[in-house]
Amino acid sequence: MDYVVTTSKLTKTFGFFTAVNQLSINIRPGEIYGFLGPNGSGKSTTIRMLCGILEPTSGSGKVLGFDLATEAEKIKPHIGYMSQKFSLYDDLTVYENLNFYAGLYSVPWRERQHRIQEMVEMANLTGREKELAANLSVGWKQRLALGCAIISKPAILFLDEPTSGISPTSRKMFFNIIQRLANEGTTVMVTTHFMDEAERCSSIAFISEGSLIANDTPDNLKNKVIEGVLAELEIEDPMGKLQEIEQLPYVKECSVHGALLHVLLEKEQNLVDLQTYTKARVNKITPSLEDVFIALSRKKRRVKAGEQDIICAP
Ligand SMILES: Nc1ncnc2c1ncn2[C@@H]1O[C@H](COP(=O)(O)OP(=O)(O)OP(=O)(O)O)[C@@H](O)[C@H]1O
Repeated sequence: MDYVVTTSKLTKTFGFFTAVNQLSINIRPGEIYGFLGPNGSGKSTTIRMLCGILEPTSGSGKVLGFDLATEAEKIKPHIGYMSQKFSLYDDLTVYENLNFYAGLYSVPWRERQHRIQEMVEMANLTGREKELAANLSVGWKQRLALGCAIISKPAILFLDEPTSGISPTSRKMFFNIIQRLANEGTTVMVTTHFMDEAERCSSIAFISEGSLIANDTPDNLKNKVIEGVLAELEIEDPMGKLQEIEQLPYVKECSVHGALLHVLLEKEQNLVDLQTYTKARVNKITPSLEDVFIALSRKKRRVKAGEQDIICAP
């Protein structure tokens, strides 16, 4: 298998602080690779190393066959990168922004108008080409920024929390575009805090404190990470009852999900035990990625992660 991205024990330290710790990952062509983890866990630092912007401290890695340590400059022309603070020029129009990035990425003259037109259509900005970027809402700006990032048809696209701060409708629209790009062959690595987006990824890597702690498909993660029977408890004042429920001998974990509690039980029989104890409605449920995320975060806090703790695809 020729991986588009491959890293082995990739590490980045800032002084005495290790931001990315011996990270080994592989990304297949055409994948949407979700990169998840709590704030400050090292996602952006990893992406910046993969884009050739930041030099690794140790370990190794290749993007599109180019070595991160020795060929970083060769990586840049082949990738698209959109950071949280995407760089649009507010005083340029939609068209001018796209034209500027087409020039920056050396899109050949004869293809340029056609590519700009394609990006305008992709971003749903037809008719607004002459509008200043400053006047666009955040959702439109973000789609324009995506257009700028992919105007050169990069083989791989790195998206660092592209959908933070935009409406659910715009988020959905944005992810539909990402899915279309992946279907057409672009490899996408995306960081997100939204579980509905993570659900649409073909693979997920979960990192915490710079270390990889899980890497698999969303379905496999749900099956492997959640050990026990997950139940939804419809109880009054879920926040107030959390600690009491957590201390029941057959309860492994408990967390608040809106107006409900999600309770991880030892075994099937405990559904009745919980119902008898609380006198509330107990429903057995299939774990969501949010449950997986919570379970992984707790696991990381409990166990000092070593190789044996990584939950990975075989
Ligand atoms: N240039 C730097 N110098 C020192 N520390 C840094 C530098 N860049 C990042 N860090 C630290 O490295 C850690 C990882 O940061 P990073 O931005 O990679 O996390 P993240 O997972 O992307 O977080 P978020 O989800 O909040 O964007 C943080 O503690 C951050 O403060």
